[in-house]
Amino acid sequence: MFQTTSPLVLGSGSPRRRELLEGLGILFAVHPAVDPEPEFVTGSCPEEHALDAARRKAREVAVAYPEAMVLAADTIVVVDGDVLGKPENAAVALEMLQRLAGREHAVITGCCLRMHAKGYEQGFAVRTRVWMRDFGKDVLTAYAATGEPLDKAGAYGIQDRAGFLVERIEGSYTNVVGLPLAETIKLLLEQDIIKARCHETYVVWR
Ligand SMILES: Cc1cn([C@H]2C[C@H](O)[C@@H](COP(=O)(O)OP(=O)(O)OP(=O)(O)O)O2)c(=O)[nH]c1=O
Repeated sequence: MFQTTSPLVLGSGSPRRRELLEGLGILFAVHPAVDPEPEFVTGSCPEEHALDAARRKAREVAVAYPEAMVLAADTIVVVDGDVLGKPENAAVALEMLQRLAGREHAVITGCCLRMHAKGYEQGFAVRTRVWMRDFGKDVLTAYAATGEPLDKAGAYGIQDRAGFLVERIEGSYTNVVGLPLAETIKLLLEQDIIKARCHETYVVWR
């Protein structure tokens, strides 16, 4: 339903971000940033932190594609002023999940769109409130053992098996998955990187 009208690079290795954009028919190259993400400084603003991390990714990748628009993002889970990143193993995943169970936390995604040659850069951060049910240690241990938490901030993926853990959310669902689509698509349209396309061409493989 969209068509890419100007070169776009997704500066992210996240399969979720790729799938969210691909699902809308948007074409882009993928070039993940490799520089280490900044450490969260306790007491600092989580939105600023996520935005800063997204900016760094976008700036790193934009140098390699100076004429293209680069989109990068960073998703963090915030509870009691602490930021939960990706767990190193199942034991750490279980600890994170136990911390989130039975209460509210926030998922914040910072996004940055940058074109090096034009010196263009625009960023924003989106917050979603998430309430997780407490299913107890056995259930959380079983989920941690699936391996799914390992590449996800806060040790869960709302879009996969962990969907049942989430009682409700307030705010953007795609923001939790890793890319707030309403805000991202608005910016891509404004910058003439994509445009709406009424007539889809369907290819049927037999
Ligand atoms: C909370 C949550 C996070 N996540 C994922 C989204 C992100 O991929 C990941 C957070 O890590 P990020 O550092 O934001 O992204 P990434 O390392 O996967 O990719 P890159 O740095 O190359 O852009 O957690 C989910 O898939 N589902 C969820 O419900």
